[in-house]
Parts: sequence; structure tokens; C-alpha cells
Amino acid sequence: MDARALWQRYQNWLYFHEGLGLYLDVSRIRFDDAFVDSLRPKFDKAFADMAQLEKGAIANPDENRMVGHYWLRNPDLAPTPELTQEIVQTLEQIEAFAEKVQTGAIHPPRASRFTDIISIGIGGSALGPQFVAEALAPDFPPLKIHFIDNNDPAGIDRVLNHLRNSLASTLVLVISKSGGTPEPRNGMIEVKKAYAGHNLEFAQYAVAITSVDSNLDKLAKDEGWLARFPMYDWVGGRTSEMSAVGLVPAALQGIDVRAMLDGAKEMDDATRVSDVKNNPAALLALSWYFAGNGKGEKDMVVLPYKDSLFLFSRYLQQLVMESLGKEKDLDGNVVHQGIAVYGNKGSTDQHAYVQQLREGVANFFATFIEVLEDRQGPSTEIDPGVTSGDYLSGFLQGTRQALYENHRDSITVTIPQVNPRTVGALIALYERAVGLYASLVNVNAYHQPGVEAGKKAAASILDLQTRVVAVLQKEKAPISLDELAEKAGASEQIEAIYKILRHIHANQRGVVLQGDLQKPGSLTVSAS
Ligand SMILES: O=P(O)(O)OC[C@H]1O[C@H](O)[C@H](O)[C@@H](O)[C@@H]1O
Repeated sequence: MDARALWQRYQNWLYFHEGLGLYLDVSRIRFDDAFVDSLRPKFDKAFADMAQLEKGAIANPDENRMVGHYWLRNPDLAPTPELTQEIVQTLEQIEAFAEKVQTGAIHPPRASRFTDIISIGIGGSALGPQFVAEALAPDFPPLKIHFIDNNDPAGIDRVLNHLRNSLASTLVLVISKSGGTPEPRNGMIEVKKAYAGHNLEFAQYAVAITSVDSNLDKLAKDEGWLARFPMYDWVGGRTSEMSAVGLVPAALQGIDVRAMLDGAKEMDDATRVSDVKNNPAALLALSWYFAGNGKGEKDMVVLPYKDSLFLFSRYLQQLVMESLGKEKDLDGNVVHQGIAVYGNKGSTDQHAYVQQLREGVANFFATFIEVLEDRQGPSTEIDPGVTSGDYLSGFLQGTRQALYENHRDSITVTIPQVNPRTVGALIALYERAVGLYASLVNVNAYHQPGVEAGKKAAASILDLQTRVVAVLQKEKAPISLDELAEKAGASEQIEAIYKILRHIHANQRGVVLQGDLQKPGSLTVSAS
């Protein structure tokens, strides 16, 4: 296609949302009209499915749950007045709590204000809050947020060390929808011990965000934590940014959560339109379907050209991959669906892996996120008449063009600036696109059965560790791994036992391995 024809195609397919000032350009995805027509029946079904979902249908059949993240930003849509009221009240409580914390009406026992937040959570209970903090927190927020989103002891230490002089003014958010995920539970126990070590009573610093009556909720209630905010079973972790999960940390950091919700609502309205060409989420789903042949054959590389959006790809990774990455479709056929997502930010990534994108294996399509406003205030000129922002803008256009010339397709989303409304809109846009695409490929976007296998295996390893260590402690002399495994009744699991022992040995916690480390089968082990 020559330049004029491309320009025409650009204009034909350009989507613009006036209220949000958001553009979506899918012209560099090479579908034709016949392809769009061929998907029409699937889209009709997807729009109908989505309408049912918004009305409160059991859209997550495996877990027998409604899927209601759209109600969070438009509570009147909720299927019952009780739910509407609950959403509205929770939002009011969140805002009231944040205001009291910021003004010092709620303050820690030994300081006049809270200054910092430790947010403990993982997956959907971390990625949204992290993305939004990075995108929207002011440079000098009323409370500065720090995340514990893993079970890495050194990572936990790092956060606690940074805060060792301000723990007495640090609020702790423990975020877990289920209230039973091991990582946040363990993080909470470690942080609690650190508070005890500073003679601080944890409950006076702690806030729980979790489902009503979960283990975490009960603990927070029993111990009299500072506050508790509810999570709902009809909101999935990966779509929970507009629930208390995302709103509490955002409001505490001084982010305008109402504006974020408004932006999402406006986008929801726009993506409810049942006409592909005039629905930005449908245009995304159409492009993903075309690019990956409806089978996820191409990865989605997400490149925001704005530092504050660099966690967007990480956020989308869970939203897209946990939603679409499914073994079976809704009819039980084995389909192995999904779309792999990765990315970081431009132009930084141009100096890393864009070489491969341009010339190497063509197994991806790119999504550029462009922000029109360079910075607040004027820019200095780097060269005569040229600013850093002009360079960044040029880098984006250049990469888009260079990729297209080499048959690498791309989508471009353009927003006027990074603010609560546009961030809310971006989140809503992708939530809807994922939902529509899931319908196109007939998978349940709202469950995650595959995650359980790893969790169960991990639990059985920890159980094995307890058994093996108990057996070892009764031994008087060093014993071979084979013997130990047999005595623990776990001969089949010798490799796992070896790895457990090597780990305990490395941490000098009462186990000594001796012998040739190159030949694990020849090692003997003793309790020290
Ligand atoms: O919020 P939680 O219940 O602790 O869950 C945190 C995360 O854990 C799981 O592994 C799920 O796969 C995620 O979807 C979820 O976001």
C-alpha cells in the first residue's frame, strides 16, 4: 500500500473519543473488509454476551459467579439496589478514610501523621495499585507507597530497611481478595514481626482489603485493625483496580479516584456500542484476532512512550494472559488459547530488543501508547526548535514506520495526557477488549484454573520439608539421601528432597550436606 492509500486507511479506521481525547489507530493491522465481515457473527455474540454479563448473568460459569467490575464505576448498572448501595458506600468510606489519614484525624499512636504505606499483596492485589501509583502519584504524595508483592525475604528486608526510621508512621495495607494467598499472608507476618520489634502494635497501623469473612478479614476483625474494606466475589483480582483494592491505595496517595472512575465509566459507555468500527475495545479485539489468527499466534508487545506508564505492560500481562490463557474453551474443547504480553517503554526498548522486532522472528504485533502532552510547563530546546518531547514523538513514529515496512503490524493508542481519567479509561478499554476477545475465541475470561496446580505442588513441597526434617532430626549419624527419602516414605520424591535440603543447608538452618556437590546422589546429610 502506498503512502496515500495508507493515509486513507488511517483516516477510515481512526477511532476518536471526544470526551476523553483518546485516539485508537488500527490502520497498521492488515485486515481487510472481508475479514471484518467474517467476524461479524462472532462479534454479535460477543456484544450479546457482554450485555448479559453487565446485567448480572453468571458470566464465570466454572466459579458460578457474576462478573461486575463495570458496576464499580457505574453503580446504577449493578443488578440489585443492595449492590448499588454497597458500591457507593464503600467508595464514600474509602474517601473519608483517606481524607482522615491525610489530615491526621486518623494518625498513628506515636506520630501526628502517617507518612508512608506498605502495600502487601500479589497478582491482581498488587499490579493495579503499582501501575496506578507509578502513573498517577504526585511527585510528593501525602503518603509514599512501597510494595511487598512477593515472598522474597531479601525483598521484604529491603522495604523494611528503607522504612526503618519511619515505621512508626507507616500504614500497612494487606490486600488479598481471598484472604488466604500464602505470599501476602507471609509478608504480613514478617511485617507484623518488624512492627513488634519496634514496639509498635501492628493493629493500629494495619488495614485489610479482602472479602468479607475471609481468614484475613476475621484476623483483622479479631485484632481490631485500623480499618477493613470489602472485596466482592463478583470482581476478579485482575479487574479489581476500581474496587477497594485499587482505590484505597490511590486515594491515600492523593490520586483523584473519582476522576479515575469517571474515565473508566466513559470508556465503558463507549465500548458498549455494538458496532465494531465505533467501539474501541472491539477494534482492539478485532486487531488481536487478526494478528494472532484467533489463536494467539503473535505476542502483544506493549510500548508506552511515557515513563509513568511503564508498568502498563506488566499490568496487562496478568489481565490478558490470566484471562485468555486457557486450555479449554467454554464447550470443553482443548484449545490452548492465550496471547503473550510483554513490553516496557519506548524509546528505552528501542535500544534493547527492538532490533529483533524489526528484523528477527515476526511473532508479535506492537501496541504503541502515545501521550500528546510532553510535560507540564514549557520544554527547553535541545536543538533549534526541537525538544526532547519532539524526539520521543519522532522515535515512536519512526519505530512504527520501520516495523510496518518490514511487515510487523501495530496498533497505536493516543491519549492527551496521563491523568486519572485517561488511566481509568485505558484500564477500562483493555478490560472490555479482553472480555470481547474471550467471547470471540469462546473462553471463560474470568477464572484461572491453571494457577491452582502450582499452588498445590508448592504446598506439598512444604509438607514434605516438614516430614523430612522431622525424620532427619532423629538420625544420629549422617545418612544418604536415598535412605532419608525411604524413611520419610517419599522415595519417589528424592529430587524434591535433595532440593529442599540444599536450600536449608545454604541458609544454615540445621542441615548439613556432605560429599561431592556435583553428584547429588552421593551426598550424605545430617542435622547439625
Ligand atoms: O487477592 P488474592 O486472593 O490474594 O489473589 C492474588 C492473586 O492470586 C492468584 O494466584 C490468582 O491467580 C490471581 O488472579 C490473584 O490476583
